[in-house]
Amino acid sequence: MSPDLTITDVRLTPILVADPPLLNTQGVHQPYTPRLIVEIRTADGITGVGETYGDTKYLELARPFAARLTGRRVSDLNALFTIADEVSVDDSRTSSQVDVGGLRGVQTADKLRLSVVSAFEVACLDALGKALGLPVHALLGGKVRDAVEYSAYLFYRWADHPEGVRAEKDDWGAALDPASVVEQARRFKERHGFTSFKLKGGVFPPDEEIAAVRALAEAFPGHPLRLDPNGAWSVDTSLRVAQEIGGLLEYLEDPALGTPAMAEVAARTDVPLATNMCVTTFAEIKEAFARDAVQVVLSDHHYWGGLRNTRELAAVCRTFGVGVSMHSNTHLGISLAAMTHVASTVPDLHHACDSHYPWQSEDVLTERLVFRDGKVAVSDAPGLGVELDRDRLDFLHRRWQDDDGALRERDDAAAMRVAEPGWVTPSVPRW
Ligand SMILES: O=C([O-])C(=O)C[C@H](O)[C@@H](O)C(=O)[O-]
Ligand SMILES: [Mg+2]
Repeated sequence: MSPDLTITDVRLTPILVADPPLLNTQGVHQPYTPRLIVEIRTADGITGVGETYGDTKYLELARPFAARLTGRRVSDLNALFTIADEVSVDDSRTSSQVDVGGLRGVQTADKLRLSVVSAFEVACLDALGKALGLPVHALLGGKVRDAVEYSAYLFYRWADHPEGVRAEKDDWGAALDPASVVEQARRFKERHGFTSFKLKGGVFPPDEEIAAVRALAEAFPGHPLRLDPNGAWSVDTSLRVAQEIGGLLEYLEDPALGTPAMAEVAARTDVPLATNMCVTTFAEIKEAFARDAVQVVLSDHHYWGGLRNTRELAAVCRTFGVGVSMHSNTHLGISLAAMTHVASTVPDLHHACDSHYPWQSEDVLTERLVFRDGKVAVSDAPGLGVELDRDRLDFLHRRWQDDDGALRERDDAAAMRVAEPGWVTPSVPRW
């Protein structure tokens, strides 16, 4: 008998998960960050899971979206986009606001909708795979590799969140200079076997970050390195950095903000430029590719509206001879599993993908995913191959319920003001 794929129930659970004091150009990560866990149940009692951003602006779209799903089938993946178009986005959510959590340029209704769709698409694929006895990668056409390589995502960071702030502790210690960045990289390599390193920059004046990259190159000769200041530099500064350390870098990520500035930098350096800021939607591709502004697009299934759109992006990149890899910000194991499935199906993935996962001490899964030799094995179990730990989910949801609202919206600048009351989000270019 064929399975009944009808959606009978959708459950949305906003949670707050521990996040260390990682620094970026906007400020510092909050001690807890919001995520949304989506569960989709079919008439046969199969449940699929997905995960996305959990700030209110996403929740207020996810709720009406979820209400429209009951009665449809988990195989109706294309319909998710038409359903999303029916969900209205309040103007106050988009008017000239910059997306803080994702650092992906100006917020638009479409970007918000696609981030919500992504979690539902992944949950549908998980349920569909379970119903058919197939792994998600098989639903995407099949894996072309058995393991997906990730890079160590190095951050300047404090040892702890500011005194008096409720937070979970970790044992990483501070990393605020080249020697401690190298030490952090060493521990990433020891713990997870990573051999590519990405340093989140835009935190200190460029010369300090140049020194950190030089120290990494000396400590890990031949290992691919990247530096990502999230658009904090002017064109001239970007070119100076490219000239000084370009030879040490696999690519320079978003040195300057926006396609015109990236195109100017790209025209005057041979160092490949990667982005997760100026090409984050299909609409942004044409100008960036026509101007040869980027050589690698860092996809992110949360941005692009799911795993199938990520593959479509990869096809466009392939057509134009642009490389593709994967961006990440704070996420849990459901999303790592989803990233791994889709990455396993993209033939021309030539760079290790980014993942914040090693920074996340908490998860909603019964078993954490593990990196071996810097890689995550591609699961062949039906669906995503992960299992939700309901007690953990309830615990993290209670933390969200108990919050007075202060942490329910990710705001790195506000988190920084706790330590530095005068802090304002730096204007761009910062250097
Ligand atoms: O590659 C990137 O630009 C990011 O990962 C953006 C993230 O938001 C990251 O900077 C962070 O979480 O601080
Ligand atoms: Mg980036």
